[in-house]
Amino acid sequence: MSSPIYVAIDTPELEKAQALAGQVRHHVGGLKLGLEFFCANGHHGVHEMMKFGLPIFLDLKLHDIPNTVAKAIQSLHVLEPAILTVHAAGGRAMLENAKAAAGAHTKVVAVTVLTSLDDGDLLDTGVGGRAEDQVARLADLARSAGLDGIVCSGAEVALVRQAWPEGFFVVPGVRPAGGAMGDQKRAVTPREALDRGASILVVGRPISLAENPDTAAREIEATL
Ligand SMILES: O=C(O)c1cc(=O)[nH]c(=O)n1[C@@H]1O[C@H](COP(=O)(O)O)[C@@H](O)[C@H]1O
Repeated sequence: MSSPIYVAIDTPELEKAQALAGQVRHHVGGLKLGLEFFCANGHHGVHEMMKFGLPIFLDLKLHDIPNTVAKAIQSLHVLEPAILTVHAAGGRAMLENAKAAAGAHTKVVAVTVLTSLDDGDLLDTGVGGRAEDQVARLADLARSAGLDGIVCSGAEVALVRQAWPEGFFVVPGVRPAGGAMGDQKRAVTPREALDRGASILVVGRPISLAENPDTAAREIEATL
């Protein structure tokens, strides 16, 4: 079985991205390319990363009016990403259009509450209550709009998995025990996230900033 770890390749430099993917390719299940990478390297960069033969998770977190998001997703068809992200806060029509616009082989998943936010940050955006309540609300919306799953933290994944057993749950912001949190605020360990129902884990800096990324990926894999 392939590893549930998708390594976040967060760099604008194609050569660095290729070097990291080359180092960890045997200990991860896929490559996650985000805004940093895509803004700098576009379709060409994605095509280059596809050469590693691993599934590509294109994390563009699209959030705009339904027509714009649908057209953007149609423009990504040729890349056939395995997974694509949109923001659940874009609303039902945007989510429905996103799913309808995606290719048959692309899972469209909705980001609920970013793992870098806590209850206080949410309140600053006008959302009262606990992060887990907002995640549950947006997970319901994503499911009823026909999406494949959501992105949430390991703190909420058990709750939402219970309500959506067949959903695809992406959990980023995981940290090995004692690992540096950086800007993440709702982190759990990779093992906890899987035990609680994550389908895949997104791991960035604990691998990419390690002295030896391959060893770091291998060590995380060994805890799963
Ligand atoms: O959609 C994501 O992947 C995502 C959603 C979220 O709520 N939090 C989050 O950290 N991410 C991404 O997951 C990765 C986490 O990176 P590290 O914190 O370095 O492990 C980054 O590429 C983020 O863009």
